[in-house]
Amino acid sequence: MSRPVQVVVLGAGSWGTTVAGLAAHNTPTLLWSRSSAAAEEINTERRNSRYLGDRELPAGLRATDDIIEAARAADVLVVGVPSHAIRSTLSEISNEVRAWVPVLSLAKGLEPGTRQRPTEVIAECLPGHPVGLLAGPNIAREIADGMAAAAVVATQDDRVASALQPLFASSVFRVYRNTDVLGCELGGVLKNIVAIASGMADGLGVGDNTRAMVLARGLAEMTRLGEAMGADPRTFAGLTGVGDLIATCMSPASRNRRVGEALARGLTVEQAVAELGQVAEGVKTAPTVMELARDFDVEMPIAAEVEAVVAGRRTPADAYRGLRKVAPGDEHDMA
Ligand SMILES: NC(=O)c1ccc[n+]([C@@H]2O[C@H](COP(=O)([O-])OP(=O)(O)OC[C@H]3O[C@@H](n4cnc5c(N)ncnc54)[C@H](O)[C@@H]3O)[C@@H](O)[C@H]2O)c1
Ligand SMILES: O=P(O)(O)OC[C@H](O)CO
Repeated sequence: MSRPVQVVVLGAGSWGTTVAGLAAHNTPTLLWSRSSAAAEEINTERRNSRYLGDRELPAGLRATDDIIEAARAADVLVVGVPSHAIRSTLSEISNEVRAWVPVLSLAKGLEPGTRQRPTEVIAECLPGHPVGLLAGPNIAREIADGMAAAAVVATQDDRVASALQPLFASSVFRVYRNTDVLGCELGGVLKNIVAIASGMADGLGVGDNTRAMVLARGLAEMTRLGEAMGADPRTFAGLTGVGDLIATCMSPASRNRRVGEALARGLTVEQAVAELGQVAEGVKTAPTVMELARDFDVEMPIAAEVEAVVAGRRTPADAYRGLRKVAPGDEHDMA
């Protein structure tokens, strides 16, 4: 009889812990935390109080602070650290992960400097492994509370995604497949920047029509850049595109939206991030996205205003005044 698949999740933040909890209902799961206190708390009290409060974690979930032990155990490796930490984390274990072990990214940002997507960084650090991602409208705390949601496993080889789907799925967590890795990954990355704009809008007290404009035109920007980079535009109409955009722009729990709101209250970006105490990928990713927009010659007026606010060159109120000056053209082609 074959033994069950061992899932290993690297990164015991809000989402890494939640995904490890999903997997632990289906198969043995080990969660790596860089904090030995957090690993101890998960093993003894079944909680990760810093990130998930009092929520009880499944009994089958085990945690470790030993990344080498975790890497060696993996039949499936899930990378749940923020984008800027993927390379340094994987460099510690590049010789420890067995050949052919599939690697799934949870991250929704771009690596500063290289502009690489998380799956590209993973492919460089762990060459030869099948690489994909899990993404969608997935606010960690709602999923940890058992509220229904859906996500997408994206891998170039559909057979790999088919094998991974059941490891994370439950009666309230639907897992779809998609072979458009680029489109799914860019959806998760780009929606964070629109969510900062949406949070700024809320903080400035704009109406629902303005919010809808930001979402709809933000989606147009995401799709335009994605298509220019080679993604399937249909992907942006799905869970990892408009689905994740709606969840992140509307949810009071979204960290990117909350950063936007804090900026509209007059906080600096450093103060807004410190107040959050968790990662908001859109802050670091906004300048990189604008570099890509320039390289691919794509107009992204909303992302441009967010980047200017995050860099401290513009106030949120000025950014919204700036957006009002954008000359509207053909809805399908233009800003
Ligand atoms: N929280 C969500 O709802 C959610 C949902 C989907 C995707 N994501 C994405 O998942 C990724 C992780 O987000 P999160 O919400 O778990 O973040 P978090 O801020 O809750 O936790 C981050 C985790 O990464 C660890 N970490 C931070 N810097 C590190 C470093 N330099 N080296 C090693 N470990 C480091 C922290 O200790 C912590 O365990 C992000 O890219 C985020 O966009 C989050
Ligand atoms: O809290 P945020 O803004 O990082 O968003 C979390 C997830 O990406 C929502 O799908």
